[in-house]
Amino acid sequence: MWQLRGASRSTRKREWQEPSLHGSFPPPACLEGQMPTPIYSIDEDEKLTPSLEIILPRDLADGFVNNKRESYRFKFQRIFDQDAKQETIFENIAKPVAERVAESPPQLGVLAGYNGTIFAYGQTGSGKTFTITGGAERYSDRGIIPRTLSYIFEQLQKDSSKMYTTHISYLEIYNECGYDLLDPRHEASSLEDLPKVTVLEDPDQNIHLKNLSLHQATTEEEALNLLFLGDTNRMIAETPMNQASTRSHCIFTIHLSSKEPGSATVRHAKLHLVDLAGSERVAKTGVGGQLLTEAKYINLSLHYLEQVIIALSEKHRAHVPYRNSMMTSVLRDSLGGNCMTTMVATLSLEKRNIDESISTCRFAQRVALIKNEAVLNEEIDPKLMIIRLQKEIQELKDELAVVTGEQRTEALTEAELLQSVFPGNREVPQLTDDAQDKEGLYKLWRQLLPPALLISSLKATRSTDDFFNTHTSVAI
Ligand SMILES: Nc1ncnc2c1ncn2[C@@H]1O[C@H](COP(=O)(O)OP(=O)(O)OP(=O)(O)O)[C@@H](O)[C@H]1O
Repeated sequence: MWQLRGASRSTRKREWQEPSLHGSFPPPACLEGQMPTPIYSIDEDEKLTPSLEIILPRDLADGFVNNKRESYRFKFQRIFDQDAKQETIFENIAKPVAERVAESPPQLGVLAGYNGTIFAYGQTGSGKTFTITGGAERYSDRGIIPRTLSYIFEQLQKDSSKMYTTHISYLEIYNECGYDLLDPRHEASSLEDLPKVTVLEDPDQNIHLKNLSLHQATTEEEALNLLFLGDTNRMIAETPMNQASTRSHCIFTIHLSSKEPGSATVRHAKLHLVDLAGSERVAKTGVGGQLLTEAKYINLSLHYLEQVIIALSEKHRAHVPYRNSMMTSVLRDSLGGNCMTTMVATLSLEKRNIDESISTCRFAQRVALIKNEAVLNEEIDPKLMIIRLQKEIQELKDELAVVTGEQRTEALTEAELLQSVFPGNREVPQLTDDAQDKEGLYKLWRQLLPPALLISSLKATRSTDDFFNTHTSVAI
């Protein structure tokens, strides 16, 4: 299959490695009937940002007066032709996102505590699943997910200076409903009977996914087994464009936590590896029934994704419509947030797919305009903070007992606790009436404490706090 994979990346505060060009481009495919054949060429002179030129000769059948554009040029960070090896794709696309240490210029990878996302976008049958998951026939065909898992576990083994924990989640969004691909009930139950994954948003606009399970993986093998389990549960169907077309968006997430022994600071990073469902011109493929319903949902959610990308790429746009679809809600951080995001655009070079290929390239150009800001995700280990706060409470109780001569038995007030968290001259705010309820207290403390401290403080004082009980789902 003629195929091209282009990669564009959105960044801020980062300099990118000089992009390189991989492989040479094939000569134009043979003429089909009388229709003009598009010519794809890569500009090799533009070393810094290789560009792809698509020349679409005018079709005489459209008449002599024809103002249709003949040439399209798109710039990408990297361009790979259909002969590019999966190994090359991994080295150039996924490894920089996973990497711990960066050479020059610095790379801020998932292993170093930064969030990352790689998503494949393109029309149906253009090679997204092949790129993200890989082909089933040969070992060398394995794609970004298995190679990234292998690389991450290899790096973890090499680094004895930290303690690492790895968890996996695998989400499927099918017809705008979320499903846990690692739910063991998948095999025995029909899709309608499975619990749906729902999106929750906390006051800080962090997204949490209810009913999505997290599975610890201590070895590469365990992680791969989870990938295979999830893949067997994916919605796949034969369509006119692809014998095994993925009918859903799938997000495979590697959650990585690291901590130095004895330190209370924990780093959390997430790597989303996303295989989007492919856009499909239903008028062209002529699908009906279930396939048509699926195609409508797929096209609609890709339309919402486009709306988000357009809003993000326009400066001074106040509102970004993330909430329009589940996929954009879940990928909120990856699109214009705290994340290093790489998009892989997959194209089919067949003549009949030229319009879709041009629109995929246009979409990729817009994505490249988005500025993300990846920050180090560090927080204080809540368990250690609870222990520290409990110790402080006890010390304060003992001090009070010395001053008053009485052994204090009742719990400390919130104000006293705040004082224990902010010792010294820092002014302790008075708790107002609205702060007496949990939400008020939460807001007040939110202004004062970093998030991790806040969680541990609240948990330390209010063991049955409803707020946190309802937010124990997966933070995505
Ligand atoms: N680079 C490649 N080398 C060899 N075969 C490929 C390559 N890319 C795709 N294919 C093959 O082309 C077919 C379609 O690819 P794939 O299923 O990855 O497309 P897709 O974009 O994920 O489609 P859909 O959106 O319908 O799920 C598959 O049989 C796949 O193995």
